[in-house]
Amino acid sequence: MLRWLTAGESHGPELIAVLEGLPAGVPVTRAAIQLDLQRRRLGFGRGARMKFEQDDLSISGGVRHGRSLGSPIALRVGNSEWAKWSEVMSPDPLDDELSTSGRGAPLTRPRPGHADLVGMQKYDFDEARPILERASARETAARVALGAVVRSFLNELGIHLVSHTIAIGTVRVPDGTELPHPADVDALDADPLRCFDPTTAALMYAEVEAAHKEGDTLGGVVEVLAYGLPPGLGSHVHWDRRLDSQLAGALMGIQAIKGVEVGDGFETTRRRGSVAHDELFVGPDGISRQTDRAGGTEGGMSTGTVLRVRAGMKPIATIPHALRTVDVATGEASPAHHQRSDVCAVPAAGVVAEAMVALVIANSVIEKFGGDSVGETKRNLESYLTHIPASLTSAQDN
Ligand SMILES: Cc1cc2nc3c(=O)[nH]c(=O)nc-3n(C[C@H](O)[C@H](O)[C@H](O)COP(=O)(O)O)c2cc1C
Ligand SMILES: C=C(O[C@@H]1CC(C(=O)O)=C[C@@H](OP(=O)(O)O)[C@H]1O)C(=O)O
Repeated sequence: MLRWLTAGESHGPELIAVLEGLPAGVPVTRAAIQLDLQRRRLGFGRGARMKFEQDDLSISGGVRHGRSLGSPIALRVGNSEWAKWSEVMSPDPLDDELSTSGRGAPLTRPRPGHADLVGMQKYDFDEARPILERASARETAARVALGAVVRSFLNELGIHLVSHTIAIGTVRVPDGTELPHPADVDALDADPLRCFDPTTAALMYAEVEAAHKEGDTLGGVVEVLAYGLPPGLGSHVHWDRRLDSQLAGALMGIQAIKGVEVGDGFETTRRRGSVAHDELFVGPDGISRQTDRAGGTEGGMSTGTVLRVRAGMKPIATIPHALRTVDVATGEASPAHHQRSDVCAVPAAGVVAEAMVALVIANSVIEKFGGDSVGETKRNLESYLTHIPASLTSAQDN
């Protein structure tokens, strides 16, 4: 089993991520992790903070000479802006005399749609700072760092992931548009909206610019594709072992994600059964499907076709055209606090979603194939594939 945790606040000194259970021998380099961290920072519509802040990555354990040791991997993503926040976010008790500027002005006007109000109620704080610091999606940098590590493990096994933006607000990539392959990652990353369809991308740019001008924000939908999965990851035997349930939980665990679809998802609910499923045919390479409506899972198990999952992100809650709220210090109606924010973080959410899907798949691979070294995992996977009876062998369409 893979276990992983993250710690750290948005304006704290650093984020910490620990990954336990990764086999030995996986290539792990700072350069590869840094590349994914950089991909997460990009994106048309992100706020000023993304431009000046840097992710200062170091590997504190579990890796030697560019390979995992099989011991827990510890990563540190330092925050280059820490010096500016060291008093506001100091872990040490503060001098009672310290001025408001040192502590930071209390944030008493909770933002509707963010964690502020309910977090203050639950954790007994009279202002939002102690809540928003951890609710902030800054934390996703730690998950993306972990995702880069497990993605390297999956690549060793021939499993490759790619993500793209399929909707921003009401602008959507038309159904039936060609899907990207892992080889298209560079082209996707070169587009700050990470959209694979240039015609739709142009409309998306206009949409983000319009929202920005009007002091508003946008959400959207991202899709993650995983190529090269063997059949049989996950299981039908218990709800929490289903691959699709784990994927949904992991994607819903990203800040602001409010919906997940596997394959054609909700569209499938509008179809009749006769055109909702993927029929089976026999060909020279074995049993194959000519459609992929299910998105690569049946019965909570990977089918061996391309895994296709979507995550829907709500619009950013910190809105320049501030929403109405209540100042909890005075009880008066008031506009919600706003200093700066992203207009749209959907492209970044795609990179985070890739990391979450990679973590779920890597966990399922380790559960099914085990292995203390990546070579052993690979041998176990190959043995499993060669022992599937010929009459049940399915043709890989990836
Ligand atoms: C990559 C990314 C960037 C985000 N940037 C912002 C932001 O700038 N301002 C904001 O209010 N929310 C932002 N969010 C969303 C909030 O973190 C999220 O709405 C908040 O934590 C409350 O959680 P919930 O939306 O799941 O209820 C971002 C989310 C992601 C994934
Ligand atoms: C820092 C990151 O995202 C932040 C996520 C976030 C939020 O509320 O989720 C709010 C913004 O921070 P601030 O309120 O300080 O401007 C984003 O910049 C990041 O992704 O690295």
